[in-house]
Amino acid sequence: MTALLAAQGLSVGHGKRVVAAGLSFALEAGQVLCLLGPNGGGKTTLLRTLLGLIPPLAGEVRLEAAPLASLSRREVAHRLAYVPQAAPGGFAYAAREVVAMGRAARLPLLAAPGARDHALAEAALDRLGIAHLAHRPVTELSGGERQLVLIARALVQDARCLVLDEPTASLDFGNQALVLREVRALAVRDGLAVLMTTHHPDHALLVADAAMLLHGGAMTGPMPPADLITPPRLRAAYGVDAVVGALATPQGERLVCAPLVAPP
Ligand SMILES: Nc1ncnc2c1ncn2[C@@H]1O[C@H](COP(=O)(O)OP(=O)(O)OP(=O)(O)O)[C@@H](O)[C@H]1O
Repeated sequence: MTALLAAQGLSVGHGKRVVAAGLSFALEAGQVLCLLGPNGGGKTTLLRTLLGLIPPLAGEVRLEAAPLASLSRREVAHRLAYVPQAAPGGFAYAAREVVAMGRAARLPLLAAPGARDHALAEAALDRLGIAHLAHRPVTELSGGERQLVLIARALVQDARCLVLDEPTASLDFGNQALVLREVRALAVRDGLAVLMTTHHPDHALLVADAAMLLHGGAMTGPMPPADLITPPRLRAAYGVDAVVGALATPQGERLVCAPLVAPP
């Protein structure tokens, strides 16, 4: 199967400064790939390189087999949709307007979204279970609701690959579970290729088919999350002792990861 998003021998960085080198992975339709790593490890730098916002310092990114460097911004947007973190603030547009803006790459230059685009926006809101928010200003939504609106905006872009930057950041426990369930569904039900960054090894264990760890200028993986997320690797990357163990759940046994905090 052709990878929808792939990197080969990629070096990423800023100016001449290499942040990480020798990065390779391939992401196929229907898969969730999680990118883990400590603060400053280079996750955002890698994402920005994959989106074509900063040039690779070496190696190559391919989108649906085409070299990223050969694609226009519009061609990139047809293949890959980006979901940023749902920061508060911004303009008080209605959720359906924000989602319809995701159609921009599919419209003629400078054209405003039309009736069909708004219908697609409402279908995407419905698909994510937030149709009731369509007319609410996004500035009045909770963090979790805003994150789902941004995912809906990416969906109407109609790209086969979705890249999410810490989609559970600043969400409460319930909203984290809600967003993770949708991320998994987008891969399994809709066949999208999903790359997401996260600070939670547990989230990779929960939803990812494969995970990779960016730390110290190099990447470990991709490999099955259960193979990647081990106490020695977590200690090396995050400087913390942790346990990883199986927990019986109503859906069967699953691995969970918990940090150990030394008693004071
Ligand atoms: N615009 C920039 N110019 C120069 N250096 C940068 C720039 N942005 C980030 N860096 C540096 O690149 C390195 C990697 O940063 P990056 O933001 O990619 O890490 P990250 O893994 O996303 O971190 P976090 O988890 O804190 O978001 C850091 O040393 C950072 O200081």
